[in-house]
Amino acid sequence: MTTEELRRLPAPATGPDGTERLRAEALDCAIGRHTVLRGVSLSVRTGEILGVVGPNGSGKSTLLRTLAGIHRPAAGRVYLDGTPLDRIPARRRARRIALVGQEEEPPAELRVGELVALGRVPHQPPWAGEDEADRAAVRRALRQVDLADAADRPVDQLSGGERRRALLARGLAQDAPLLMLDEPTNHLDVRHQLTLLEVVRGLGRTVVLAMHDLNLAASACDRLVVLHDGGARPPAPAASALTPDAVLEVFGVQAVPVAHPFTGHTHLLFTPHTRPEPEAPR
Ligand SMILES: Nc1ncnc2c1ncn2[C@@H]1O[C@H](COP(=O)(O)OP(=O)(O)OP(=O)(O)O)[C@@H](O)[C@H]1O
Repeated sequence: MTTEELRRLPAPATGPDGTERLRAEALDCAIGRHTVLRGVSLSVRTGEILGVVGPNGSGKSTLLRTLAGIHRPAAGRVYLDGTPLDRIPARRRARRIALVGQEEEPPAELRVGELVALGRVPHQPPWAGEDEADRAAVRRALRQVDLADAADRPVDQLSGGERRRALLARGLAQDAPLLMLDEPTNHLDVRHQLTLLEVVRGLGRTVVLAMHDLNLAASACDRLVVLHDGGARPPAPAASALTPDAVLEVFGVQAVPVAHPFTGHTHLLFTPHTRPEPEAPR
């Protein structure tokens, strides 16, 4: 990541305005009989970008799918703009929450433009085709992910990163006020990672991002939720969510915060955790 690219990461276009878009109360999330998370309570403010971080298998994808209404919580409830999520019909919910999953495989027979146009379906009356507003939303989303010239390309001929960007474009075209992206920067080269996060911050929407890269998460998100040990720590700004002690406890690695010489932002440098050598017998 060059210093120029780092410098281009802007502040959010719309800061948190204090109202609450999404709330989770005492959620238990289970897959089959396996309880992944217990007692998760959190609130996402309108216009906020909330990051979800945690080690592999800690439940990031499960939490996002539960917050988006794809998974039913085993206990507790999710509220969207004050309404219980399970009371919102699926089509209306899809106009208000867009989720782009981590491992989605788009149908191979589609062209890129057709894939992105799927994001418009919740906005169309049943059996009605797309109108000019839909086509404009698709073109805009393709431009946002740098695939403006790829609308006619078959999806199965895209590279992994291009396919990921096409799926993200479908989520952007859905034009929902709440956007949930699971590992959006996976497979993307560094320029597209930074551009995507810049686009997301410029949307002025409420966004929940699950991310592995702690430095990217810290630079893109207003607050972070750290998943650990079957629970979620309360959302907090990166500086307090990712202290060296917290990183060591949750991820098992040592983190050294350094100030970037040009941006002044704090970055974490990681090294494996080394235990002190036992003293040699005398
Ligand atoms: N279909 C499934 N059946 C059984 N267990 C599952 C299934 N999907 C996920 N799990 C388990 O649920 C737990 C949480 O998985 P999840 O995918 O939510 O974690 P994650 O934090 O997103 O992981 P990663 O960082 O690896 O993407 C893991 O222990 C995982 O093995």
